[in-house]
Amino acid sequence: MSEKLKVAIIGSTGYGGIELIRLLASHPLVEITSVISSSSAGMPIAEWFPHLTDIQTALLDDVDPQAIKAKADLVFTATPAGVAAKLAPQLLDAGLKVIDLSGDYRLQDTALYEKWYKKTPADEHYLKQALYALPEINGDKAQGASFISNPGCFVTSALLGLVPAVKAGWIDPASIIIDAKSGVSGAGRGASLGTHYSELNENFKAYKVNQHQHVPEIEMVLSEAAGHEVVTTFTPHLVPMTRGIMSTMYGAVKGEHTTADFIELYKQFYEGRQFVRVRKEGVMPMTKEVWGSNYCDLGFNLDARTGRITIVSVIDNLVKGASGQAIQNLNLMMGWDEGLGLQFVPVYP
Ligand SMILES: NC(=O)C1=CN([C@@H]2O[C@H](COP(=O)(O)OP(=O)(O)OC[C@H]3O[C@@H](n4cnc5c(N)ncnc54)[C@H](OP(=O)(O)O)[C@@H]3O)[C@@H](O)[C@H]2O)C=CC1
Ligand SMILES: CC(=O)N[C@@H](CCC(=O)OP(=O)(O)O)C(=O)O
Repeated sequence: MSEKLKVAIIGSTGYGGIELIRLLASHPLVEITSVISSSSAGMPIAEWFPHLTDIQTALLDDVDPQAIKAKADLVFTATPAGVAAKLAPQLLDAGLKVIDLSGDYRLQDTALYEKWYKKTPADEHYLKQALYALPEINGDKAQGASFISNPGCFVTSALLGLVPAVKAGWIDPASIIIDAKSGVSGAGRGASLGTHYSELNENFKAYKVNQHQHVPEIEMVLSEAAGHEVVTTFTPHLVPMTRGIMSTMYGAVKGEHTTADFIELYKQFYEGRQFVRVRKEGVMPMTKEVWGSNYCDLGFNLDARTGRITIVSVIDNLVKGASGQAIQNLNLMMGWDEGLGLQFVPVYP
């Protein structure tokens, strides 16, 4: 059997990082050779996460690009916004391949990044090297890439639900409204006032209305699909659940189509792809139906009275929205089957 690909994870003590460890533990062609922490180097990771006892036994390493290169060929950066902007150039210069889970390399326009993320953008020289890869939309470009920027979680759920209809010209892009809800693990592991139990439990709130950092990323891909500039309304909400995103999307239909036509259009668009499932007419997907898995499930209903289509898209934010999709991108990058290490059934109920 060929030697396994050696990978390292920076940000391994965060939610995206521990999810990478969970998923890669059963990947047949990958071995995690370094788990890295900027704050707890020297400690065994199971000290913080006993569920990883006997699964990831390595001690946490420091963030040192040369030392990482000595142990690994590829590194995942599962770090807060702004960190990879500074760190990825050092990792690339050390000869490592990089898959970044943050938003730092998704927008090629540095002014746009500064405006929406309110952080210093990455150096344009390195930004140009990054391939933004949403596997079902442009994953064909990933093979052989050495630097991949993984899409945002809300973005993934919204775009997989919208791109086929926008590309086909079946909905008016200017009419699109994206109403999205996320479980709290989307906010990462760090404690904050807005995400602690008594603030969140039995509560439901909209946040960053018209100011969310995923707006320009959604618009970037929708504009490409439409062939002209698209602006859109996106409202994220926080739901008192741990995992899951549901994006409910509305658009004015162009031309004579039925719900069945939309279902057929999407089935054809995603034919041969393993991780997008289209529900039959009359059935809408629920977040539990993708929980813990790399699936994105879609449902459709066209209201003949209003001429609007309702599209419901669900993902697990930590899997298809982050770490699972990063592994899917790794598979495509390496020229492997995109489903390697990701073929498990959602946890239900
Ligand atoms: N949670 C989600 O559903 C999704 C997250 N993302 C993105 O993925 C990235 C990681 O998210 P998530 O895991 O949730 O975040 P967390 O806050 O849970 O974890 C981030 C980790 O980054 C490490 N870190 C912090 N600062 C530095 C630094 N200067 N250098 C190196 N490491 C650092 C920390 O670990 P330590 O102190 O041990 O170094 C921390 O555990 C973020 O950019 C996020 O936006 C994208 C899609 C979905
Ligand atoms: C619930 C929650 O707070 N979710 C996060 C998800 C963002 C994210 O992880 O994406 P980036 O990589 O683009 O920062 C948020 O809304 O900011």
